[in-house]
Amino acid sequence: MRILTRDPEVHELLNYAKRYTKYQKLIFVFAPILLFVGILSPFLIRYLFDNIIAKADFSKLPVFVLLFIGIKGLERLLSVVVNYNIFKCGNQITHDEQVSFLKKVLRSPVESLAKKSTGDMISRATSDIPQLSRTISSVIPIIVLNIIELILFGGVLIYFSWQLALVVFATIPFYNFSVNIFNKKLKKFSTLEREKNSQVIESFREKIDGTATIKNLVKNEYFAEKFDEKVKEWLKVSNKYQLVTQTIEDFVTFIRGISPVLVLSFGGFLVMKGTITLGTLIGFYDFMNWIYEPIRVLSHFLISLKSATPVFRRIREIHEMDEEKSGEKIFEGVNKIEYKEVCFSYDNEPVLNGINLKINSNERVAIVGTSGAGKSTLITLLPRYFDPEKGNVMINGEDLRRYVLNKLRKKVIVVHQNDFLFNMSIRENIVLDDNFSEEEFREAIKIACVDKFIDKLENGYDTIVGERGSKLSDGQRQRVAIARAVIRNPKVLVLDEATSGVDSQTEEEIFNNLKKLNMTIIIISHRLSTIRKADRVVVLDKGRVVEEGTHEELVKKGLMYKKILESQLMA
Ligand SMILES: Nc1ncnc2c1ncn2[C@@H]1O[C@H](COP(=O)(O)OP(=O)(O)OP(=O)(O)O)[C@@H](O)[C@H]1O
Repeated sequence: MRILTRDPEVHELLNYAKRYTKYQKLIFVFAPILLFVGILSPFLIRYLFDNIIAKADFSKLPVFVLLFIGIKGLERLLSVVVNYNIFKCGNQITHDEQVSFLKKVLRSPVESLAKKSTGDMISRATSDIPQLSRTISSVIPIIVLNIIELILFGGVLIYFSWQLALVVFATIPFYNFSVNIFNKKLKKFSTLEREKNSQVIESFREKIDGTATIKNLVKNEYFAEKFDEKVKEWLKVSNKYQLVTQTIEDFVTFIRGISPVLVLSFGGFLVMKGTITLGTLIGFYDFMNWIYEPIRVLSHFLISLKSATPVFRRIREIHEMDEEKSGEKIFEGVNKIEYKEVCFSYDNEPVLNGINLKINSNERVAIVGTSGAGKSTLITLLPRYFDPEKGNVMINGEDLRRYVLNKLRKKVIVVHQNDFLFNMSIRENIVLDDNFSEEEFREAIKIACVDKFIDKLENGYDTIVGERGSKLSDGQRQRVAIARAVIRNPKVLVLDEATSGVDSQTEEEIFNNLKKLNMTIIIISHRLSTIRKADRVVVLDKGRVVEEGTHEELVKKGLMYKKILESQLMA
């Protein structure tokens, strides 16, 4: 490959492609046979002319015709086997890459994922991966086979006339040159095309997600125009990319076009000098087109490889993303949660500024504060969606980072206001393929009051909830999410506005049920009825704990808590 390109990224891509040669065994077996069978045709035709037609020996004709048909049939059959296997290998690579891509994404920290848009991720998984797989599935067989062809045909040309062969070989570097002079532009536009493509997908996804809001505000035209702008940007770059690739292809064709003139001119001179015969020149001229085929295929492939390197880079970026770090300590019970001088920022914007807070085992704590005070951020540190910048979040005196992450998350569960429901049945959404008995299931749905609305649904617990749970009301969705958490019997249950869509009577019932459970409960809520149920209220302001105590104590103090109640909760 080094004779074709010195591009380090292409070499990296080829090294990467090697891991998939395991899917290419059949290609490597049958492709050389196909090559050999393909070369037989001109020899057979020469035999037809020299030994059958010229000698008028037509008795051999029926056998010859049958043999020729047989060989052509075999050639096509082999072509089906080889091309089908290239295609199958491409699909297999797409499958392997897409699955490992998702696994990698699920192992990555929320922080890293937040920096990438959903559209960009979708574009990488559904567009970049198949494109790269197509290149990878055929790259090694095509390079190997065409280099063999090149050497084979080169040998035949030298056999005819080494002087004319030199003329043909002298044109070969121009192919590489033509690809290399456009190299920068090729990569630039290929990279840009991918970026713009993901922006189109992201923009489309956003409009589909926001359809209800767009319709509500009658902003169809406005958002269609915004999308139109994105598509136009992609179109502009994509056209330039096509122009560059087409220019390279035609430059290659141009060199191929002038080669016969060079060979015929120099060959004519050699014939006149008596160095070669006219027959040799005609034979050479006839055969030289054969050698241009592997050259054309290799140059074309070099263009595809160079275009694939930015795509490869985009996929490698995901493979190289950080993974969540886990400790080794086994998480057991919870006696005490402690935030010690905890500081946290989003993009250098401080949100938590030295939080000190202790929560005891089985305590029910309500966290209250003005909007943006940092309540949700505070609790996202508990299952380690984020880690603090300074200070420690500890359970039983151990920093959370020291615990086995998955074990910690199984025991510290956060239920959000809009927790995600999958497009499966209610039962599947709650159980999520874990091993729970029917009794445990019944218990969980009773605690979360899911049983209160289940009779209204046609298929009961087997009702499919639709995309993101769209077939349920807000309050119903929230109750399913609470049941999903409760069935896992966590040691710490955090409810972040998790009952905001539930009516107050049902909410009261849910909290009474939860109170009977042996777990620490942290509630973030704006509802006074909910907050009052807590053993202790913690008031947060500008990323600091400013007050702590029971509802009655804090009301009596008449400070921040009282103000919040007056301005917000009572409203
Ligand atoms: N992922 C994020 N990236 C950047 N900034 C964020 C992110 N999440 C929250 N913030 C910012 O951090 C601050 C605290 O947000 P947080 O959601 O913790 O507040 P909150 O007290 O729960 O608010 P609310 O009661 O409105 O839900 C806000 O200023 C918010 O804009």
